[in-house]
Amino acid sequence: MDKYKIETLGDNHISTSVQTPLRPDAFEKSDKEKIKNIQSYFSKIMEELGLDLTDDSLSGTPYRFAKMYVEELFYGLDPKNKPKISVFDNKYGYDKMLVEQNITINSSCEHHFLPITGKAHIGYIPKNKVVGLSKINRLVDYYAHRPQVQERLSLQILRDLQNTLETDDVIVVISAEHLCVSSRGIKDSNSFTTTIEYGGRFENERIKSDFLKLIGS
Ligand SMILES: Nc1nc2c(ncn2[C@@H]2O[C@H](COP(=O)(O)OP(=O)(O)OP(=O)(O)O)[C@@H](O)[C@H]2O)c(=O)[nH]1
Ligand SMILES: [Zn+2]
Repeated sequence: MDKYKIETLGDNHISTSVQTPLRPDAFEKSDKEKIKNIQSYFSKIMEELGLDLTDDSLSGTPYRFAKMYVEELFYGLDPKNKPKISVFDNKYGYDKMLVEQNITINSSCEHHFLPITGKAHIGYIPKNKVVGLSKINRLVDYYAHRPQVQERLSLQILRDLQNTLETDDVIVVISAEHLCVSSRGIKDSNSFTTTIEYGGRFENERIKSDFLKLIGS
């Protein structure tokens, strides 16, 4: 099958190794039901920590926590929340690099469920299609709002854009701080992590280095 013709619904268009591991019944329950259950489980965690849930500052926390998980931090797990990415014909015949820089990354590490915060820089060289600029930011936001590892986040964005734009000529750089490294464990607050994933013409050293110069790397 032509890889560019695959439906871009959910993760179905990207190879299994790059997909977020989900249970087959991941979306059988409604968001409301998930919030109700997580609220109850999180109350138990708080109680186990010895917290008094009758305190008026703590009593609403299990609900706030559950709502935050389902609706705010992890809405990118559910394909129904995937933004519609509008693409247009490349009428102008623009065939040089387009770079979208400093895209905010707010994600969560899947090993510790702590924040990953940073920036993504994305470049592509259009063939027949161009994309609405803000849609690149929206796509990054969607894939970031899942429990993630940075390598997989980079690849999910790359593969999606390659399919949407019908070209391999895409590059994704992410630099991010992982709170699991900076605020617990080794507690190294100076280090950050950079990933770089690309395909097509970005394999060419000169083109890749033009991109890296543009983003100031
Ligand atoms: N490759 C990769 N590793 C990550 C990412 N986020 C967190 N990690 C690492 O995942 C690893 C989990 O290692 P474990 O040894 O199982 O967990 P841990 O005992 O909490 O490890 P420490 O953080 O070293 O205390 C840690 O080294 C984390 O730094 C990521 O995006 N990519
Ligand atoms: Zn972590």
